[in-house]
Amino acid sequence: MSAARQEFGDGIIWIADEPEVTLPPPAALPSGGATIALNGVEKAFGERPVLRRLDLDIPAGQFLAVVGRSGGGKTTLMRLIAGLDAPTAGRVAVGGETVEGLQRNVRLLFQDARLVPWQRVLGNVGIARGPDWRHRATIALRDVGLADRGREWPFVLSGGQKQRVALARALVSAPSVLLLDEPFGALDALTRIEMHQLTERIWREHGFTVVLITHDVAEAVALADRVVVLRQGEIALDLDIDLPRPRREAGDAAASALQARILAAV
Ligand SMILES: Nc1ncnc2c1ncn2[C@@H]1O[C@H](COP(=O)(O)OP(=O)(O)OP(=O)(O)O)[C@@H](O)[C@H]1O
Repeated sequence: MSAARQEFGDGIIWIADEPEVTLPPPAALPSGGATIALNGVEKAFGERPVLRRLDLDIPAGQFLAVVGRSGGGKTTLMRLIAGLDAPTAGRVAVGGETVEGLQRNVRLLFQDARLVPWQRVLGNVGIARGPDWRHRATIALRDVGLADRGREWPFVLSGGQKQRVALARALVSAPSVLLLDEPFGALDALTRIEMHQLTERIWREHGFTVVLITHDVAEAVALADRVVVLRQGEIALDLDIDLPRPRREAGDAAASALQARILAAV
């Protein structure tokens, strides 16, 4: 095994090379979704209530978008579903099980990809290791269209490619719930549309439940089966998006009408 010289900031570190491996043709990773249920969920930070008696049932495999003004409680809601935080009152359940602490079958994506700079792309995707990690990471990279980039370092990738790697890292563990906290917010318009198409395809293939937080009402209507508007910790609108897929991102009259209804509730 050789070593690669890498410079990070003022420092230089030596990193063991990933060995080359020949893999059998990869099969698809397992798929499936879990229900998410919130019953009478409240969350307060000190005296300040952030979520107020929230009831929300999300069927397995649904693509739900949560829209709302800044400070409305969207990220707080996401953290409760992920088990990163506990509700002040009420119950959060994933797949019928009360959420207590981090959930193995729930994965999160953020606005920044949060890749580890001292691991190559494949190593980042398989960061949790576990049996067969290299094979699974290769399948996941292929799924996001980066089959030939596994041996590169994260710093050579574009913002959109980094988000693809983060998505692949989530797919490796075959999650039943994917939580997306503004993952496309920092991307340029064209890359954002590419990521929309990729996310939609992967969701259809894998069948997990998605909760997408976004400020972008057009994005919510383009991707989601259902849009919930969260305003001051309460559900101000719960709207099914019955538009056929694949959807056009602009110039669709029915989509524009739905966007206007959502904007009026935000
Ligand atoms: N750990 C915390 N301690 C104290 N207050 C918090 C904490 N986390 C969130 N808050 C407060 O809860 C409210 C809701 O925050 P949250 O991040 O859920 O909103 P958001 O809708 O996701 O906003 P944005 O769109 O800006 O990310 C805000 O007033 C915020 O200041």
